Amino acid sequence: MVDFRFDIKPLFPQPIIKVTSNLLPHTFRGDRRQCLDATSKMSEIIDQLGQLSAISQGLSKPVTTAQRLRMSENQTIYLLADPEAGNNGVVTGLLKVGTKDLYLFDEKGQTRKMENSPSILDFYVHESRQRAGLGKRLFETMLREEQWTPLKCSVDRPSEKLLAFLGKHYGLVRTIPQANNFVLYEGFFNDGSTSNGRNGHDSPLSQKNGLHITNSPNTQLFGATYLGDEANKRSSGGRRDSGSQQQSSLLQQITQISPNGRYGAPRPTCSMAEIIHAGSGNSGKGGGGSGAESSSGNDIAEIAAQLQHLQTIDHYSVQDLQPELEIEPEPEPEPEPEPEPEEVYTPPSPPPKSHTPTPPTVRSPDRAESIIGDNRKPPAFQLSKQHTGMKNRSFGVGMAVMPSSKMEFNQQEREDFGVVKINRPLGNEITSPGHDNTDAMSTVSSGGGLTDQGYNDLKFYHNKLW
Ligand SMILES: CC(=O)SCCNC(=O)CCNC(=O)[C@H](O)C(C)(C)COP(=O)(O)OP(=O)(O)OC[C@H]1O[C@@H](n2cnc3c(N)ncnc32)[C@H](O)[C@@H]1OP(=O)(O)O
Repeated sequence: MVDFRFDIKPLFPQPIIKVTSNLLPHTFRGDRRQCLDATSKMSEIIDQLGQLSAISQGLSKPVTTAQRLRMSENQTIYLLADPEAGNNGVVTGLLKVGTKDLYLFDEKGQTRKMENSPSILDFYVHESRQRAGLGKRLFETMLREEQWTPLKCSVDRPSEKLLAFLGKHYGLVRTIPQANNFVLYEGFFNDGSTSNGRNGHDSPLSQKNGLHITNSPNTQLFGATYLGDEANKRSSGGRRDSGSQQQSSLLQQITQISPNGRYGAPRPTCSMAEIIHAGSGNSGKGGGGSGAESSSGNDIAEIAAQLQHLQTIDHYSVQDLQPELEIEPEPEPEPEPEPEPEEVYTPPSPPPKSHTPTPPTVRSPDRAESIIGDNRKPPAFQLSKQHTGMKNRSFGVGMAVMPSSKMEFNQQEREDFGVVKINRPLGNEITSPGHDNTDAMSTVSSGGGLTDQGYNDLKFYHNKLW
């Protein structure tokens, strides 16, 4: 049981309270001073429960923190307490939910964009109180308050315990295979287009945004791939039978790789990850087997961060293709004192002459955020064709994908040009610095491009890379 140095009773006039980004219990009434005091206490409670939840799930860092909740627009935490226990009362459970914009596969393998889709993000009941019905009590309160039904909830990387919980209490057993970390159940897409709680809205992407299921390695790893109009025309030109065969075999493949459960199945080796990790001695195993959760999570976060970096590099190399921007090599700079490594963003080095790709140094997701956060400003220098000796070459991505050969793309518009996108579907512009890439594939507004479990969902839109 989780007790605190302060009396929790004023914060819990009832056993279950609801907290949103103001970090105050929904029942709270008080003046400014009381408000500050309550906020600070609630932060402590949320952080501690979030920490215990992470430990209980074997996660390397908490999914739930007060800071994350404060930054979110559409997340709610339900807290369960026993105010009469001990001297100050004890908090026994936490359930964090939120809405997300998700790209999901339906039962037929069609990609659908689900907007404001209800999601279960974190769930914890203290070990001493588990299997006593408290989880169900908390969950039921949440369903009632949010006006959700369990079938219409996606679950972010559920643990075995949560899968058992949902099976037992709500009969949820048969999942629809997904290529991301979310688990949903058969029936999720039933009842038309606005079936997901209050705000849910889905749209079949095959007709809307040029997103299609393909059988490319991209799809198997990261979901649907943008094919462009030409490909759309081609694919709509018949051959239904082979198309559906292809889809069913794709579904089988997705089933094999879908990480069902918080400790997920091992993933197939990703060539990008392999290359990125080549230099660090990590063979790029997707990981994800039991017990490897945290490290695989870190790997993915790290890959994502490095890809963000590559994207930055790539962006500049596009500018680089414009002849008027070609510049003379900079003169040898004066020697300067060593900059603080954590503070200064070092522009990417030109690709090495040897064909061994050197991944950019991004040490942590935080580091990646800082790179994203600066809105991809150009580095202090740019490389021109003269430097690279290559035409239309996106060296960041090119070096990673095909280090030994010259790479050319048909550039139609800059947005598409060899850009590795993370969590941002084609055409979704960054509307604000905080918004960035977080709303497209599988994330809510919690900043930084990571899912609530601290994982990045990667999506590669430039199909020609593979
Ligand atoms: C998206 C996410 O948050 S994933 C992470 C989910 N959280 C965790 O795994 C943290 C550790 N587990 C817990 O905190 C709790 O077990 C919860 C939140 C999953 C469920 O809370 P509880 O209070 O135990 O649930 P409640 O008592 O209402 O229901 C019990 C049922 O949950 C499932 N369950 C609970 N504990 C376990 C367990 N140790 N092993 C297997 N199933 C379990 C079972 O179906 C169980 O029914 P049973 O006892 O008849 O087998």
